Amino acid sequence: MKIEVLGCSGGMGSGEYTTCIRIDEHLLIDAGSGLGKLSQNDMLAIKQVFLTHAHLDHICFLPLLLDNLFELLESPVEVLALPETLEVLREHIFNWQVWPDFSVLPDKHQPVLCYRPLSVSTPLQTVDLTVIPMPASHAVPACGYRVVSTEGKVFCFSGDTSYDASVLQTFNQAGPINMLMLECAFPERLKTVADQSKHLTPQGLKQFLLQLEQPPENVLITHLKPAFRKEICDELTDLKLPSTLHFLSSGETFFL
Ligand SMILES: Nc1ncnc2c1ncn2[C@@H]1O[C@@H]2COP(=O)(O)O[C@H]2[C@H]1O
Repeated sequence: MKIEVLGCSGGMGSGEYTTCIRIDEHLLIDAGSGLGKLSQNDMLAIKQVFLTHAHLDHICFLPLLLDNLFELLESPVEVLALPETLEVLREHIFNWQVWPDFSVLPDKHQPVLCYRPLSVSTPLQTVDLTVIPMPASHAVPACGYRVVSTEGKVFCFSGDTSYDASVLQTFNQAGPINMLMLECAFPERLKTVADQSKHLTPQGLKQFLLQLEQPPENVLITHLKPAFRKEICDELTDLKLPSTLHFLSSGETFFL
């Protein structure tokens, strides 16, 4: 399984792109501004876009992707997410006012966009991967994803989440993880805003990791807010956690 981090930032700025992870050639998790780095041919190969939630930094390039592919595709791009997330897209994005309703274009019988609702913990089989939505605890309905390759390698992405015992319980029930991508958006001194916006601080991340029954050797830290990147990295390093932490940058690729 090839995991390409097109974007992983919690904000914007030079070299900063918001969440978009490409897995192999056909699948995306989230459609943040990192998606804009793909070539037209790469975009044409995308078959499924799994969304963690409807916040702008995770969906902002989906409308533009569909416009790029409009009239070129033989089969629709599937957009897979929790029903609440799909409802936000229908009502607030693809509503003819913010953007055309690509679920009926260019033709309602052969549209460029096809919505597919997901349920937490219910696996979805793609051609060569199993994708299982994992619970998340965020300011809006949200999920993370567990992606399993045909060889049984497991990539877990927390999505945007705060610490939550039931989220942790599901992670523990799901079994071992080869690669975990976990968010940490704010430093400790901004815990109030982290709690309000339901993100992890270093202490929350520590709590999460230490309670994982089978913590992975390597943890990739994502969704750092650009203004606080150094502060968060320093705080996490000082915690001396048992897993090796890697502070993700947009553009990195991993193989499992
Ligand atoms: N009370 C709040 N609730 C939610 N988001 C907030 C709040 N205050 C500030 N924010 C910011 O709004 C951002 C929306 O996207 P994020 O969840 O990445 O991070 C959030 C915070 O940086």
